[in-house]
Amino acid sequence: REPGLPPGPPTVPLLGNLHIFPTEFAHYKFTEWARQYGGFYSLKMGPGTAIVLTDAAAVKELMDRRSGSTVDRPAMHFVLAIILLVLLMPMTAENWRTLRRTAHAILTPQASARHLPIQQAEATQLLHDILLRPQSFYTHIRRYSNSVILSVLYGKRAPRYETPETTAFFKAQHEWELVLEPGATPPVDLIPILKYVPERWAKWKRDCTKTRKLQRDLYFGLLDETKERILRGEENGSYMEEILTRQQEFGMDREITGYLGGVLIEGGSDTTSSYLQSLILAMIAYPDSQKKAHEEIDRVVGEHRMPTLDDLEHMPYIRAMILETHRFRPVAPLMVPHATLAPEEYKGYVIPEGATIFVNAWGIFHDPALYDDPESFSPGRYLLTENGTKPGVDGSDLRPNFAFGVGRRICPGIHLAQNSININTMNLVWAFNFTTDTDAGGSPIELDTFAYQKGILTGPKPFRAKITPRTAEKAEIIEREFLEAADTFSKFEFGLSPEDKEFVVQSRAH
Ligand code: HEM
Repeated sequence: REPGLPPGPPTVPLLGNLHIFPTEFAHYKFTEWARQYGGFYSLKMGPGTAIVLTDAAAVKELMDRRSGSTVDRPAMHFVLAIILLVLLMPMTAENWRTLRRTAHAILTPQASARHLPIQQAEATQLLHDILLRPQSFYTHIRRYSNSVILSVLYGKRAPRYETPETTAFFKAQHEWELVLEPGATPPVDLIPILKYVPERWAKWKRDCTKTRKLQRDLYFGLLDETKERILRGEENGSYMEEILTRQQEFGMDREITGYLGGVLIEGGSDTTSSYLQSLILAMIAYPDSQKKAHEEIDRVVGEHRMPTLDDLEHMPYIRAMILETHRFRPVAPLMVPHATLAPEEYKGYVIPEGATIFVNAWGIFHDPALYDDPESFSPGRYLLTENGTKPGVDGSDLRPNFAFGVGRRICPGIHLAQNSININTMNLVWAFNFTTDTDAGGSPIELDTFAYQKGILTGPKPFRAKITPRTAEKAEIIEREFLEAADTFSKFEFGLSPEDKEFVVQSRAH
């Protein structure tokens, strides 16, 4: 460890801390080290340096205030050269600014509000799907979030989990995760000559090419379909229509337009669904919280209608539950790694240019110095203070949207995501009772609230739950609202497969 760097775990020659660098669930180890070395420590990754921030004040100063210099992403050769994705794209890639500018221009709160009708209709289908096949709630949620993002971006929905575009997306995403898995690709950034190994001798290159093809077929296929619809005069207000018609103004060529769509599907699909799965997991594991949420929604919304977004301002407990779900099980526990464009000084230490910065959201959200009993799901903490911190502790370096990232890299889909989260949290609480399922012998199946997927974005592993409608009248309202949403759906039902068409007809037949 060079002099001037913040402290950290002892290093060994050449490797630094690489030999102890966690290969999965890194946020747990990073948090353990934070309790030992403080909220601002360093790791040596061979010759490179990583800084781990587990201190809200340091995050505010370095990531928000000095965002101009901490906005970059770490170099990942194969990601850049073989699979181009903005989520991991360094600032130095010129295209990033164009993508970011366009994403912001089309994802404003006002623009996101225009997509509420389809979000609401899809949320009604989610309730309907759960009503009919409660045991498949996990995949219903995945279908929901994928269909919303496809509708919003390309104006084409996915009525079923098996809809070809949804299947293709999850397949591409699975391959992508395999490619990103530590050890799946050699350290090309440390040993650059590896990038010249011909593809026929390098399985990792063939895997990358395969993934890239799956992604491109999907993203460019959807883009071309949107173009054709515009030509036929069948627009329905999707984001890609707007980009295609303002392509020159945004400075977007075909390549970058295709990738913007891809990146937004990637960013928007499994994040919203992971949040909703964590919410259900937490409500089952903490029935008292579920009961309080039920009581509140019964008081405000009652029995005879479904909730609307306007109801949320009258439901402080449900708002608190939403914040607590982000805190309890953040979708991105280490956010997405940043990197520095210039050296920075902080608290007398140096952060070198090109250092990777991990914002340890998990460690901050689970810090016992900030939160009472941080391992418990306890929405009530957000009724006591704005950021849920213990009364008497200064939590002003945090902010309610902290789970969505920092500085100039803050999640561009935040408004779209918050609308989805708000609508669905209210709907699910209003409609259903969530309890542990029972096994064949009738004994309750224990839930493990730590059984999460590996990866930089994480969500619960599939789990079993018993989900029942709270009253017969609510079940009837869901049926009715689902049928009434048919007009909204039909505007997004272009070029459906025969199976999807059949499903649509059948599901609206009664
Ligand atoms: C529960 C919902 C979501 C959460 C918690 C979430 C969280 C995050 C976080 C933590 C980051 C990294 C920020 C950083 O590096 O500082 C991020 C980036 C990103 N998110 Fe989201 N997100 C959500 C939903 C969405 C949606 C719906 C979309 C698309 C419409 C989206 C698109 C993106 C994109 C494109 C980036 C990369 C931005 C960049 O690198 O400049 N996200 N998100």
